[in-house]
Amino acid sequence: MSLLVKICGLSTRETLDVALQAGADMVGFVFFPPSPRHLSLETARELGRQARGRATKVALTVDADDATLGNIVEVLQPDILQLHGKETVARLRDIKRMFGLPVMKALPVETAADLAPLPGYAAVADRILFDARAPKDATRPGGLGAVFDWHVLENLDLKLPFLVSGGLNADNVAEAVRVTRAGGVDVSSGVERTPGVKDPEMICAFIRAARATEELMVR
Ligand SMILES: O=C(O)c1ccccc1N[C@@H]1O[C@H](COP(=O)(O)O)[C@@H](O)[C@H]1O
Repeated sequence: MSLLVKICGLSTRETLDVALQAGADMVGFVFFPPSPRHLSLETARELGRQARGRATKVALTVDADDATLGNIVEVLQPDILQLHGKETVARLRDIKRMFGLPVMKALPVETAADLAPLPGYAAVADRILFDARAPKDATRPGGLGAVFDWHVLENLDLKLPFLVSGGLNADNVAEAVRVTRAGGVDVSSGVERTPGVKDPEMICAFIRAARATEELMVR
């Protein structure tokens, strides 16, 4: 079975090209000013054109208002919106209706209790992304390189496609997929030299390692 591989937080033409050439299925662009990966609308327009038709373009936002989302949609022309804040189920429904795009809701996970809101989100979202819950004093809700206990997802029975993220890298992605049986993986920090600076070798190594797990995925 094939595994969806998403490389997130791309911000330069060069590293976007590496991800596309190496076969990333999804490329993520971050629109959240406190993040070291935050993109200006001008850069987003340029990278959006470069990725068009080559991979699924993902716009990552955190509790963005309608106007901000509208600007992002206009310049990037994303294929899917990744909602990584505290957006409610009703807000997801509104965003889908307003922009006519699929949405991927990120859910912060630390313990099994964090899965309680899942049924509500699963009724509206097109995909779910399970990410490590950020510490209370963190400046952003993701992209911190933090891992969660994948065993929380071990017996998950979710009809919706889901991805796993949080501290993934070329060395641990196989184990994350084995434990969670996720249909996709998402990485940002694990393919960076320093926060916000993607490393071409690490991107290629991650995609290779993720692809190598596909043989293990018998569902
Ligand atoms: O990447 C960011 O800066 C970011 C900012 C705000 C919300 C989410 C963000 N990144 C996403 O977080 C997960 C995990 O990232 P990491 O691999 O642990 O660094 C991933 O989905 C990123 O897309």
